[in-house]
Parts: sequence; C-alpha cells; structure tokens
Amino acid sequence: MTDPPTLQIRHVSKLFSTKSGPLLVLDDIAMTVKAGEFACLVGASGCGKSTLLGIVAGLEDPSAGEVLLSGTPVAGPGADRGMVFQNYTLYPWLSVRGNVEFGLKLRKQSAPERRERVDHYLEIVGLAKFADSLPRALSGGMKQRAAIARAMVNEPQILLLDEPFGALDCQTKETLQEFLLSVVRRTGITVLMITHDVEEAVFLADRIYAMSARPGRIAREVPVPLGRERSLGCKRTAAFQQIEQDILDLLRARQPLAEETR
Ligand SMILES: Nc1ncnc2c1ncn2[C@@H]1O[C@H](COP(=O)(O)OP(=O)(O)OP(=O)(O)O)[C@@H](O)[C@H]1O
Repeated sequence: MTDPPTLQIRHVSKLFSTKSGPLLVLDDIAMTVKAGEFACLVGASGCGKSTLLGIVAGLEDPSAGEVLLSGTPVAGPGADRGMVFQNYTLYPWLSVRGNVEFGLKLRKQSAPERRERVDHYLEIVGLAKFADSLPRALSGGMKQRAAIARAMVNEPQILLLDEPFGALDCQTKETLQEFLLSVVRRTGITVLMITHDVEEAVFLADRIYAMSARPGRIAREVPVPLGRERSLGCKRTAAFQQIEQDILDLLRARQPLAEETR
C-alpha cells in the first residue's frame, strides 16, 4: 500500500460568528500536499489564507471538513507541523540558540542531543556564527532564518509558512527566497506557504492553489513545471512570466468590486 500524502485538506469550510451575523470565510476547500512538495496558496487579502493555515496548524477548528496529516486527523497544534509567521516571533530575551532549542527543551531532549540538532540546523540556515547573539542583533532576514531553523529543528512532517518574507525589503526578500529553496532542496522537507505575492509563489512552488475572494474557494490548481533548480534569473523567462500572468489574471477576474464585498 502507498503512504498517504503528507497533508490532505478535505472539504474544509469555516464560518465565523460576527456582530453582523455569520461570515463564511472558507467554502469547501480541498487540496493535497504530497511528501517533498512545495505548495503555495495565493489569494487576495482577506480571502481566508491565514484562517486555512491556522486550521492546518490546529490553532483553529474547521466548521466542516477535516485535515489529515499522513492519514491522521489533526486535532490541535503539534510538533509535527513547524510554523513560521510574517512577524518576527523570536523570544527577545533568548539567544538564537535558546530560541531554536526551545521546543526541544520542552520535549525534554538531553543537552548533548539538543546541541547536536541545533548546531545542525543553525548550519543549514547559515547562522552558526550567531548562535549566541540576541535577536535584536540580527537583521530581519536573519531573524526569519532563525525562525525557519526553530521550525525545522523539531523535524516536522510539514513546514507551514505564513507570509514569512512579507515584512522584508525587496532585495532581502529575494535573497531569502533563494535561501528557502536551497534549504528545501537540501532537506526534502514538505512545505505549505501562503503569500499574496504571485511572483514569489511561482518562484518557490511546485504547485500553486489560487484562491478566490471571500468566501475563499480553490479557484484553480496550477502546477509549476519550471524544474527544481531555480535561480532568481528564471523570474525573467517567458515561461515564468506566463504562469505569473495567468494567475494574476485569474485572481483579478475573481476579485469582486469593493462594494460587492460589503
Ligand atoms: N476570529 C475571527 N472572527 C471573525 N472574523 C474573522 C476571524 N478571523 C478572521 N476573520 C475574517 O476572515 C476573513 C479572512 O481572514 P484571513 O486573515 O484568513 O485572510 P487572509 O487571506 O490571510 O488575509 P491577509 O492576506 O490580509 O492576511 C477576513 O474577513 C477576516 O476579517
């Protein structure tokens, strides 16, 4: 028998109760992320991307449907999913090493084991020399590299990335995109990332799920057949730009006028 895919989102809907009545934010979302795949969810602001990622993380319950991780239903947060958020979330009073080993300490791993694992992941994210630095001594890009190491050190089944480069300037963002791809290629980790930056999604993803405006639905699943070895130069190729333009056109067509969303 073949193994189940790492992540299955099965007919997930989410309804929030608000002062002005029920608000349907996600409507029958179905998608699958296979082991080793890099999937991106793109969509306009407010279409429910963060809500969906929160459901996958187990921080939020779906109103209908279910999420399976390697065939097992998600019933809450767990170390099998590593999260990185847009806003820097390192503990300011802990060193880079202290931040990265935090989860391992909670899980009562021995000191020598922790040191070996943390050293390995700090090496992977290129922060070995900054192990003893406090977060305030790091640039925004370095903070996000530390956050990625902190998420990966638990060796999760999947990395969940919520606009991790959204707060960075353009140049740092591109450097981090290349960096993330190299880490993913080297480790083979499975990734689900949300972003509203379509160019970023095309550069990083093997498969893109384009969401319609609220209520969020999967408008289209787009494979990205650009090969796995990508450098920033590929953003200027016709094949890249065609995929980007198709997704932008699709999102624009699905974005109602502001009056209609009220
Ligand atoms: N706890 C909540 N109660 C009520 N409404 C909520 C709640 N959380 C989110 N929403 C609403 O659900 C909708 C989707 O929000 P969400 O943050 O998931 O969208 P998003 O696509 O991630 O947006 P952005 O790209 O701007 O972060 C928004 O209209 C938001 O106001």
